[in-house]
Amino acid sequence: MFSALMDKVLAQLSQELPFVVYSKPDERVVKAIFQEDAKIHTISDFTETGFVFAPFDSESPAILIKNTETPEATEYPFETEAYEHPTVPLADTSQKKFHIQLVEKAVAKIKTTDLEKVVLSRRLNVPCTTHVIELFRRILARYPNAFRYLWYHPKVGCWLGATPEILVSIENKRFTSMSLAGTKPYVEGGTPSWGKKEQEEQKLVTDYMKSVLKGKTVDLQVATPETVRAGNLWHLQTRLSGRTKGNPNDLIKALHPTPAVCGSPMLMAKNFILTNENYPREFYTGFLGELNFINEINRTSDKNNRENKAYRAVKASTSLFVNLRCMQVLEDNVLLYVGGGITAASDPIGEWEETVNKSKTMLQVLTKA
Ligand SMILES: C=C(O[C@H]1C=CC=C(C(=O)O)[C@@H]1O)C(=O)O
Repeated sequence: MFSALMDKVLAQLSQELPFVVYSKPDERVVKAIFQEDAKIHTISDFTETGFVFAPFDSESPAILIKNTETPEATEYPFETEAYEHPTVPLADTSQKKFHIQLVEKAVAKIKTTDLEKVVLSRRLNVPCTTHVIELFRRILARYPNAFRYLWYHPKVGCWLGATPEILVSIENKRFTSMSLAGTKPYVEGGTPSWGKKEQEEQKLVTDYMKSVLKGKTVDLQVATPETVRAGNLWHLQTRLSGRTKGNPNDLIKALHPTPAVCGSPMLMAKNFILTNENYPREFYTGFLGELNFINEINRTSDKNNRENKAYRAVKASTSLFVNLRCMQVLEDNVLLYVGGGITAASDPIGEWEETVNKSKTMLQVLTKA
């Protein structure tokens, strides 16, 4: 039962032991992994098994919550909750000047150097004393088509979020991935008309992903871009799929960070971010999810199996999401993270407004229904 699972989460929190609870897009199943000690397990090469929580900067360690057994799973009982769009806290304006100047600096750099795109972000500090379990319950009920999670490690912190972006999902050799870039506010009953800026930004991410996946995959299929909804936003999205040539870790290392969260050329954009954003991203725009899970499927034989014996199939699966629309929970406040892709065609005030709109996804979770 969901409430019994949440009691275990509460016990784990009070004993200061690591755990993760999560639900995949459009699923009503909540899974949980509880670690028995407070050790930090780090990833060395993504061949490990467990739930990975990786930072934006791949020079810093990714953390693993090891699952010795199959994760505990239960259905959650909530109906989808409607919600109000919150007003953005006034203190936000203090960041406006800095963010606009940061975007202007990036646009100037893009126009005069080889830099094509850079994703720039900011962090909002908002007072909050709502319990994390209630915040997680709201996330589950309000963003049913996102990947929703609550992650805790006593030595690292407490994060939760509802992300619309798949980094990569791999089952045996088959994979799917996603290029997500281009944002407009969601309007009930309407459809967005995408301008040149969003289309170019989207194409740049897709082209980059195609180029890094090419040598590592076979049968690479790239769908046509489509409009998808994520809470109070529309995004432009392209699905990529195919089969891996090597191990899943090759794809993970090749894909992160995509220009949806970093930029292009990657190292130049990353350098711009690390030297010009005025705060550390930590796990925002990193990635998280199930790494090399082994699912055993027991099947009874059908009439084609003459010996009429049951057989077992073993499926290895990895299911990773980009850590967007997330927050870090502190004692009496939360830190919300929001960003957007900057190109030569970016309007600095428009880019500021995009981060304001994106902040509503998590601000809404701080508001009662
Ligand atoms: C970096 C973020 O969004 C990325 C993902 C989708 C659309 C984006 C955009 O339109 O700029 C960003 O690339 C964020 O939400 O904090």
